[in-house]
Amino acid sequence: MDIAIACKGLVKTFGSLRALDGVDLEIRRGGVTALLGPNGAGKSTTISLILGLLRPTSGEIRVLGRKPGSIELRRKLGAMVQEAKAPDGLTVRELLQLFRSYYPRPLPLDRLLDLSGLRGEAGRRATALSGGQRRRLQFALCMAGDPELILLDEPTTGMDVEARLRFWEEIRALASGGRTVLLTTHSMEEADALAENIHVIADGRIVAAGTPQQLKAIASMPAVSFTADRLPDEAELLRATGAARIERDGSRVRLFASDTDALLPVLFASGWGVRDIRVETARLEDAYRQLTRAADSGAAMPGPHLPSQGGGIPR
Ligand SMILES: Nc1ncnc2c1ncn2[C@@H]1O[C@H](COP(=O)(O)OP(=O)(O)OP(=O)(O)O)[C@@H](O)[C@H]1O
Repeated sequence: MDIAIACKGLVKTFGSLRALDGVDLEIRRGGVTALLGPNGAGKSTTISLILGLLRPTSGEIRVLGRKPGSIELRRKLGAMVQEAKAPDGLTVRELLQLFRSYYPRPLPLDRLLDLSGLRGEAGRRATALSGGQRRRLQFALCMAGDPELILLDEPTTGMDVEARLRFWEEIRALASGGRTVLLTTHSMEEADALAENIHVIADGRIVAAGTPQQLKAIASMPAVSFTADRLPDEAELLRATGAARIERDGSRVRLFASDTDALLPVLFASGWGVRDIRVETARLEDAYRQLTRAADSGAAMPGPHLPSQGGGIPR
């Protein structure tokens, strides 16, 4: 079985709030995948659903071929969630031993201390650790059962630069050893540094997916924006102009294309009443904002605007 996590049409509502609004996600076994998105995008909710801590309002999830939440599945998963609290009174070593005892084939204590860089803190009470050290302890606890699938919800929050770089190295090593890692982050830099595949989530929807190179390429694509008296539907607009992607910003339409010069004559000859044409060069650092803003403004991004792991990602 090639797929580690498959989510289909995942919806999660909290009262009137639609935290997830039809998330489709397919994550292959092995390697690192990032779920990248701004605050409130739905990253933690997705992780909680995958872990079986929450139930979806609708939609389907399969994790390593099973429904979330079973004991057999939990034994194969390691998770670092946000706002985890250490129990009072136990030292780092005791807590790690306790967690190791839950699993049939735990990693050795020394390995966990090395993985987390907490060897010097082994005798300290977990509650006395700094914020960054606590995060590293959570990582060690997440690894206690030698998990096949590792879920990390904003794992480097609170870590200093050195701890973060070291953590990234550990994640890369774990992934190259065959484990599957899904991590959430709002840092483009982190996703870029770690992940072979990135799914960008905004407003409860996956708005783009691809390798870091593909995301950068599409986000750094120049665009032509304009207003128009009348326009065909977006699929036809893409077909007629050969553009890669469409964004709408109020009445302004933005067409992304690697060759904007070729777009201009098409627009002039279109008969759509195109006015106020601007050629825009996107900057690389706008990538993430550009992708997530499209979701905020409700702009449709029809068709396979980015290839996913195995081809187009339909939405
Ligand atoms: N238990 C809950 N009850 C009500 N609303 C919730 C609950 N959990 C999450 N939400 C809301 O769902 C939306 C998505 O939240 P979520 O925590 O998944 O976002 P996130 O992408 O992880 O954000 P952050 O980067 O800030 O952690 C937010 O609007 C949040 O306020």
